[in-house]
Amino acid sequence: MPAAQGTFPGRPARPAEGAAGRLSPTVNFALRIGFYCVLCLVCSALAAVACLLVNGGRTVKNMRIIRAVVRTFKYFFGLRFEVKGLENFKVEGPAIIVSNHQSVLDMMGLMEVLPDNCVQVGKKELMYMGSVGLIIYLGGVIFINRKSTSSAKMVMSEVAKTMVAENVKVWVYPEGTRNCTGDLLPFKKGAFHLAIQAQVPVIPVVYSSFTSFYNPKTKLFTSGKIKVEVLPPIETKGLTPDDVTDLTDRCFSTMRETLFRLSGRPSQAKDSS
Ligand SMILES: CCCCCCCCCCCCCCC(=O)SCCNC(=O)CCNC(=O)[C@H](O)C(C)(C)COP(=O)(O)OP(=O)(O)OC[C@H]1O[C@@H](n2cnc3c(N)ncnc32)[C@H](O)[C@@H]1OP(=O)(O)O
Ligand SMILES: CCCCCCCC/C=C\CCCCCCCC(=O)OC[C@@H](O)COP(=O)(O)O
Repeated sequence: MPAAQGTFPGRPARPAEGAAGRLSPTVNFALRIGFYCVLCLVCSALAAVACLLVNGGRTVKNMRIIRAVVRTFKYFFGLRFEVKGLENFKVEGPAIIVSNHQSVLDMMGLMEVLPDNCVQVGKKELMYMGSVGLIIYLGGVIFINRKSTSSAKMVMSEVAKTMVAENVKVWVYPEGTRNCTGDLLPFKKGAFHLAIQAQVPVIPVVYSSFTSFYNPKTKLFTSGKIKVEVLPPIETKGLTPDDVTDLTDRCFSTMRETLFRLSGRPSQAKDSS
Protein backbone atom coordinates (compact mmCIF):
# COMPACT_ATOMS: atom_id res chain seq x y z
CA MET A 1 0.00 0.00 0.00
CA PRO A 2 1.54 3.38 -0.90
CA ALA A 3 2.10 5.90 1.91
CA ALA A 4 -1.09 7.91 2.24
CA GLN A 5 -0.93 11.69 2.60
CA GLY A 6 -0.39 12.51 6.25
CA THR A 7 0.94 9.14 7.42
CA PHE A 8 4.33 8.96 9.16
CA PRO A 9 6.53 10.17 6.32
CA GLY A 10 8.97 7.73 4.78
CA ARG A 11 6.99 4.53 4.96
CA PRO A 12 3.50 3.19 4.33
CA ALA A 13 0.95 3.25 7.15
CA ARG A 14 0.51 0.01 9.07
CA PRO A 15 -3.06 -1.11 9.78
CA ALA A 16 -2.42 -0.92 13.54
CA GLU A 17 -1.65 2.80 13.26
CA GLY A 18 -5.31 3.43 12.47
CA ALA A 19 -6.32 7.06 12.82
CA ALA A 20 -2.87 8.03 14.16
CA GLY A 21 -1.37 6.86 10.87
CA ARG A 22 -3.53 9.37 8.98
CA LEU A 23 -2.60 12.42 11.07
CA SER A 24 -1.00 15.44 9.46
CA PRO A 25 2.79 15.60 9.85
CA THR A 26 2.48 18.53 12.27
CA VAL A 27 0.05 16.71 14.58
CA ASN A 28 2.04 13.50 14.27
CA PHE A 29 5.24 15.38 15.18
CA ALA A 30 3.63 17.13 18.13
CA LEU A 31 2.16 13.88 19.44
CA ARG A 32 5.41 11.99 19.17
CA ILE A 33 7.52 14.74 20.75
CA GLY A 34 4.84 15.24 23.42
CA PHE A 35 4.89 11.53 24.16
CA TYR A 36 8.70 11.62 24.38
CA CYS A 37 8.56 14.46 26.92
CA VAL A 38 5.89 12.72 29.01
CA LEU A 39 7.89 9.49 28.88
CA CYS A 40 11.01 11.36 30.05
CA LEU A 41 9.15 13.12 32.86
CA VAL A 42 7.38 9.99 34.13
CA CYS A 43 10.40 7.69 33.83
CA SER A 44 12.64 10.32 35.44
CA ALA A 45 10.34 10.48 38.47
CA LEU A 46 10.34 6.68 38.80
CA ALA A 47 14.08 6.41 38.17
CA ALA A 48 14.74 9.14 40.76
CA VAL A 49 13.00 7.03 43.42
CA ALA A 50 15.06 4.00 42.37
CA CYS A 51 18.30 6.04 42.43
CA LEU A 52 17.58 7.39 45.90
CA LEU A 53 16.70 3.94 47.25
CA VAL A 54 19.67 2.16 45.67
CA ASN A 55 22.44 4.76 45.82
CA GLY A 56 21.12 7.31 48.31
CA GLY A 57 21.86 10.56 46.42
CA ARG A 58 23.82 12.26 43.63
CA THR A 59 26.38 9.81 42.20
CA VAL A 60 27.60 8.65 38.80
CA LYS A 61 26.43 5.13 39.81
CA ASN A 62 22.88 6.36 39.16
CA MET A 63 23.74 6.57 35.46
CA ARG A 64 23.43 2.77 35.30
CA ILE A 65 19.81 3.00 36.37
CA ILE A 66 19.10 5.93 34.02
CA ARG A 67 20.81 4.07 31.16
CA ALA A 68 18.72 0.94 31.69
CA VAL A 69 15.50 2.98 31.68
CA VAL A 70 16.32 5.16 28.66
CA ARG A 71 17.46 2.16 26.59
CA THR A 72 13.83 0.99 26.44
CA PHE A 73 12.63 4.26 24.82
CA LYS A 74 13.78 3.38 21.31
CA TYR A 75 11.12 0.68 21.05
CA PHE A 76 8.34 3.26 21.47
CA PHE A 77 9.64 5.29 18.51
CA GLY A 78 10.77 2.53 16.14
CA LEU A 79 14.40 3.62 16.38
CA ARG A 80 17.26 1.20 15.79
CA PHE A 81 20.92 1.75 16.65
CA GLU A 82 23.78 0.11 14.80
CA VAL A 83 26.85 0.54 17.00
CA LYS A 84 30.52 0.03 16.04
CA GLY A 85 33.77 0.59 17.93
CA LEU A 86 32.62 0.09 21.53
CA GLU A 87 36.04 -1.42 22.24
CA ASN A 88 37.49 2.11 21.89
CA PHE A 89 35.94 3.02 25.25
CA LYS A 90 38.22 0.48 26.95
CA VAL A 91 40.99 2.94 27.78
CA GLU A 92 42.66 2.76 31.16
CA GLY A 93 41.35 5.52 33.40
CA PRO A 94 39.46 8.71 32.63
CA ALA A 95 38.79 10.22 29.20
CA ILE A 96 36.84 12.98 27.50
CA ILE A 97 34.15 11.73 25.13
CA VAL A 98 32.95 14.18 22.49
CA SER A 99 29.95 13.63 20.22
CA ASN A 100 27.63 15.46 17.84
CA HIS A 101 24.36 16.80 19.28
CA GLN A 102 21.29 16.86 17.04
CA SER A 103 18.19 16.81 19.21
CA VAL A 104 16.60 16.06 22.58
CA LEU A 105 16.30 12.53 21.15
CA ASP A 106 20.08 12.22 21.55
CA MET A 107 19.55 11.01 25.10
CA MET A 108 18.53 7.63 23.60
CA GLY A 109 21.72 7.43 21.52
CA LEU A 110 23.78 8.57 24.49
CA MET A 111 22.44 5.84 26.77
CA GLU A 112 22.81 3.21 24.02
CA VAL A 113 26.62 3.41 24.26
CA LEU A 114 27.30 5.18 27.59
CA PRO A 115 30.23 3.51 29.38
CA ASP A 116 30.21 3.03 33.16
CA ASN A 117 31.48 5.90 35.33
CA CYS A 118 30.71 8.55 32.79
CA VAL A 119 28.97 11.91 33.39
CA GLN A 120 27.91 14.55 30.91
CA VAL A 121 28.42 18.29 30.82
CA GLY A 122 25.04 20.01 30.49
CA LYS A 123 23.63 23.52 30.43
CA LYS A 124 22.38 24.61 33.87
CA GLU A 125 18.85 25.27 32.54
CA LEU A 126 18.32 21.48 32.40
CA MET A 127 18.10 21.49 36.20
CA TYR A 128 14.74 23.25 36.00
CA MET A 129 12.95 20.62 33.91
CA GLY A 130 11.04 19.08 36.79
CA SER A 131 11.71 15.38 37.34
CA VAL A 132 14.07 15.34 34.32
CA GLY A 133 16.17 17.99 36.06
CA LEU A 134 16.14 15.93 39.23
CA ILE A 135 17.30 12.72 37.53
CA ILE A 136 20.00 14.58 35.63
CA TYR A 137 21.19 16.06 38.94
CA LEU A 138 21.12 12.65 40.64
CA GLY A 139 23.11 11.16 37.73
CA GLY A 140 25.98 13.54 38.48
CA VAL A 141 25.71 15.73 35.37
CA ILE A 142 28.10 18.71 35.56
CA PHE A 143 26.16 21.92 35.06
CA ILE A 144 27.71 24.91 33.31
CA ASN A 145 26.51 28.43 32.67
CA ARG A 146 26.99 28.92 28.93
CA LYS A 147 26.36 32.64 29.29
CA SER A 148 29.45 33.08 31.46
CA THR A 149 32.67 31.81 29.88
CA SER A 150 34.65 32.52 33.06
CA SER A 151 32.29 30.51 35.28
CA ALA A 152 32.12 27.64 32.72
CA LYS A 153 35.93 27.61 32.54
CA MET A 154 36.15 27.47 36.34
CA VAL A 155 33.76 24.50 36.49
CA MET A 156 35.70 22.72 33.73
CA SER A 157 39.04 23.26 35.54
CA GLU A 158 37.55 21.72 38.67
CA VAL A 159 36.31 18.78 36.56
CA ALA A 160 39.85 18.27 35.19
CA LYS A 161 41.02 17.59 38.75
CA THR A 162 38.13 15.46 39.98
CA MET A 163 37.80 13.27 36.90
CA VAL A 164 41.37 12.06 37.37
CA ALA A 165 41.04 11.66 41.14
CA GLU A 166 37.76 9.76 40.79
CA ASN A 167 38.50 7.91 37.51
CA VAL A 168 35.46 9.28 35.72
CA LYS A 169 34.89 9.77 31.99
CA VAL A 170 33.26 13.05 30.95
CA TRP A 171 30.94 13.34 27.93
CA VAL A 172 30.86 16.76 26.24
CA TYR A 173 28.86 17.98 23.25
CA PRO A 174 31.48 20.32 21.75
CA GLU A 175 28.99 22.02 19.40
CA GLY A 176 27.52 23.46 22.63
CA THR A 177 23.93 23.32 21.35
CA ARG A 178 21.59 21.13 19.29
CA ASN A 179 22.12 21.13 15.54
CA CYS A 180 19.99 18.96 13.26
CA THR A 181 21.31 20.03 9.84
CA GLY A 182 23.26 16.91 8.92
CA ASP A 183 26.53 18.81 9.48
CA LEU A 184 28.57 19.91 12.51
CA LEU A 185 28.69 23.39 14.05
CA PRO A 186 32.18 24.73 14.79
CA PHE A 187 33.46 23.16 18.00
CA LYS A 188 33.78 25.06 21.29
CA LYS A 189 37.12 24.47 22.95
CA GLY A 190 36.11 23.56 26.52
CA ALA A 191 36.33 19.77 26.03
CA PHE A 192 39.79 20.01 24.53
CA HIS A 193 41.12 22.34 27.24
CA LEU A 194 39.74 19.84 29.73
CA ALA A 195 41.44 16.88 28.02
CA ILE A 196 44.80 18.63 27.91
CA GLN A 197 44.55 19.95 31.48
CA ALA A 198 43.78 16.43 32.73
CA GLN A 199 46.18 14.81 30.20
CA VAL A 200 43.53 12.25 29.23
CA PRO A 201 42.55 10.95 25.79
CA VAL A 202 39.67 12.28 23.73
CA ILE A 203 37.29 9.65 22.37
CA PRO A 204 35.06 10.92 19.53
CA VAL A 205 31.62 9.36 19.07
CA VAL A 206 29.61 10.09 15.93
CA TYR A 207 25.89 9.57 15.30
CA SER A 208 24.64 9.52 11.71
CA SER A 209 22.40 12.37 10.64
CA PHE A 210 18.78 12.21 11.89
CA THR A 211 17.52 14.24 8.94
CA SER A 212 16.06 11.25 7.08
CA PHE A 213 13.62 10.50 9.93
CA TYR A 214 13.62 13.58 12.21
CA ASN A 215 13.41 17.22 11.24
CA PRO A 216 11.66 19.74 13.51
CA LYS A 217 11.51 22.32 10.70
CA THR A 218 9.51 20.06 8.35
CA LYS A 219 7.72 18.29 11.25
CA LEU A 220 9.21 14.96 10.25
CA PHE A 221 9.45 12.31 12.97
CA THR A 222 9.19 8.72 11.88
CA SER A 223 10.99 5.47 12.63
CA GLY A 224 14.60 5.15 11.55
CA LYS A 225 18.07 3.68 11.94
CA ILE A 226 20.97 5.53 13.57
CA LYS A 227 24.53 4.44 12.93
CA VAL A 228 26.91 5.11 15.81
CA GLU A 229 30.68 4.88 15.67
CA VAL A 230 33.03 5.16 18.64
CA LEU A 231 36.36 6.28 17.14
CA PRO A 232 39.85 5.41 18.43
CA PRO A 233 41.08 7.55 21.35
CA ILE A 234 43.25 10.58 20.54
CA GLU A 235 46.08 10.85 23.08
CA THR A 236 46.86 14.19 24.76
CA LYS A 237 49.84 13.18 26.91
CA GLY A 238 52.51 15.88 26.60
CA LEU A 239 50.18 18.36 24.86
CA THR A 240 50.04 21.91 26.26
CA PRO A 241 47.42 24.69 26.08
CA ASP A 242 49.10 25.80 22.83
CA ASP A 243 47.87 22.56 21.24
CA VAL A 244 44.16 23.10 22.04
CA THR A 245 43.29 24.58 18.65
CA ASP A 246 45.06 21.79 16.74
CA LEU A 247 43.39 19.12 18.86
CA THR A 248 39.98 20.75 18.37
CA ASP A 249 40.49 20.97 14.59
CA ARG A 250 41.70 17.37 14.41
CA CYS A 251 38.65 16.04 16.26
CA PHE A 252 36.32 18.21 14.21
CA SER A 253 37.72 16.97 10.87
CA THR A 254 37.67 13.31 11.91
CA MET A 255 34.12 13.56 13.25
CA ARG A 256 32.81 15.50 10.24
CA GLU A 257 34.29 12.95 7.83
CA THR A 258 32.74 10.14 9.88
CA LEU A 259 29.38 11.92 10.07
CA PHE A 260 29.20 12.25 6.28
CA ARG A 261 30.28 8.63 5.77
CA LEU A 262 27.72 7.27 8.25
CA SER A 263 24.98 9.48 6.79
CA GLY A 264 25.74 8.49 3.19
CA ARG A 265 26.47 12.11 2.28
CA PRO A 266 28.66 12.37 -0.87
CA SER A 267 32.22 13.41 -0.10
CA GLN A 268 32.19 16.24 -2.69
CA ALA A 269 29.45 17.93 -0.61
CA LYS A 270 31.72 18.22 2.43
CA ASP A 271 32.12 22.02 2.34
CA SER A 272 29.70 23.67 4.73
CA SER A 273 26.89 25.17 2.70
C1 LIG B 1 14.86 9.02 32.48
C2 LIG B 1 15.00 9.89 31.29
C3 LIG B 1 15.63 11.21 31.41
C4 LIG B 1 16.73 11.49 30.46
C5 LIG B 1 17.93 11.85 31.20
C6 LIG B 1 19.16 11.84 30.41
C7 LIG B 1 20.40 12.13 31.26
C8 LIG B 1 21.55 12.59 30.51
C9 LIG B 1 21.73 14.07 30.52
C10 LIG B 1 22.62 14.53 29.49
C11 LIG B 1 22.72 16.00 29.44
C12 LIG B 1 23.21 16.48 28.14
C13 LIG B 1 23.19 17.94 28.05
C14 LIG B 1 23.69 18.49 26.76
C15 LIG B 1 23.89 19.96 26.82
O1 LIG B 1 23.41 20.64 27.66
S1 LIG B 1 24.87 20.63 25.56
C16 LIG B 1 25.11 22.27 26.09
C17 LIG B 1 26.09 22.45 27.18
N1 LIG B 1 27.41 21.98 26.90
C18 LIG B 1 28.38 22.73 26.38
O2 LIG B 1 28.18 23.89 26.08
C19 LIG B 1 29.74 22.10 26.20
C20 LIG B 1 30.51 22.69 25.10
N2 LIG B 1 30.94 24.06 25.35
C21 LIG B 1 32.22 24.41 25.73
O3 LIG B 1 33.02 23.53 25.91
C22 LIG B 1 32.55 25.87 25.83
O4 LIG B 1 33.90 26.04 25.46
C23 LIG B 1 32.36 26.53 27.22
C24 LIG B 1 33.31 25.95 28.27
C25 LIG B 1 30.92 26.34 27.68
C26 LIG B 1 32.64 28.05 27.08
O5 LIG B 1 31.87 28.49 26.03
P1 LIG B 1 32.06 29.90 25.30
O6 LIG B 1 32.01 30.97 26.32
O7 LIG B 1 31.10 30.01 24.19
O8 LIG B 1 33.52 29.83 24.84
P2 LIG B 1 34.50 29.28 23.69
O9 LIG B 1 34.55 27.84 23.58
O10 LIG B 1 34.31 30.07 22.45
O11 LIG B 1 35.82 29.75 24.42
C27 LIG B 1 36.10 31.10 24.74
C28 LIG B 1 37.58 31.20 25.11
O12 LIG B 1 37.81 30.50 26.33
C29 LIG B 1 38.76 29.45 26.12
N3 LIG B 1 38.38 28.31 26.98
C30 LIG B 1 37.28 27.57 26.89
N4 LIG B 1 37.26 26.63 27.84
C31 LIG B 1 38.38 26.79 28.54
C32 LIG B 1 38.94 26.09 29.65
N5 LIG B 1 38.34 25.04 30.22
N6 LIG B 1 40.12 26.51 30.11
C33 LIG B 1 40.78 27.55 29.53
N7 LIG B 1 40.30 28.26 28.47
C34 LIG B 1 39.11 27.86 27.99
C35 LIG B 1 38.70 29.14 24.64
O13 LIG B 1 39.89 28.57 24.17
C36 LIG B 1 38.45 30.53 24.04
O14 LIG B 1 39.61 31.26 23.97
P3 LIG B 1 40.38 31.43 22.54
O15 LIG B 1 39.38 31.92 21.56
O16 LIG B 1 40.90 30.08 22.21
O17 LIG B 1 41.46 32.42 22.88
C1 LIG C 1 8.18 21.93 36.29
C2 LIG C 1 8.87 22.15 34.99
C3 LIG C 1 8.41 21.19 33.95
C4 LIG C 1 9.28 21.32 32.74
C5 LIG C 1 8.83 20.37 31.68
C6 LIG C 1 9.93 20.08 30.73
C7 LIG C 1 9.48 19.07 29.76
C8 LIG C 1 10.63 18.48 29.00
C9 LIG C 1 10.68 17.04 29.28
C10 LIG C 1 11.45 16.21 28.69
C11 LIG C 1 12.41 16.53 27.60
C12 LIG C 1 13.47 15.50 27.59
C13 LIG C 1 14.78 16.17 27.68
C14 LIG C 1 15.87 15.19 27.93
C15 LIG C 1 17.17 15.91 28.19
C16 LIG C 1 17.64 16.59 26.96
C17 LIG C 1 18.99 17.25 27.06
C18 LIG C 1 19.16 18.08 25.85
O1 LIG C 1 19.17 17.65 24.75
O2 LIG C 1 19.27 19.40 26.13
C19 LIG C 1 19.52 20.30 25.09
C20 LIG C 1 20.84 20.94 25.34
O3 LIG C 1 21.80 19.98 25.24
C21 LIG C 1 21.18 22.03 24.36
O4 LIG C 1 20.22 22.96 24.42
P1 LIG C 1 19.98 24.02 23.25
O5 LIG C 1 19.96 23.29 21.94
O6 LIG C 1 21.11 25.00 23.28
O7 LIG C 1 18.67 24.65 23.61
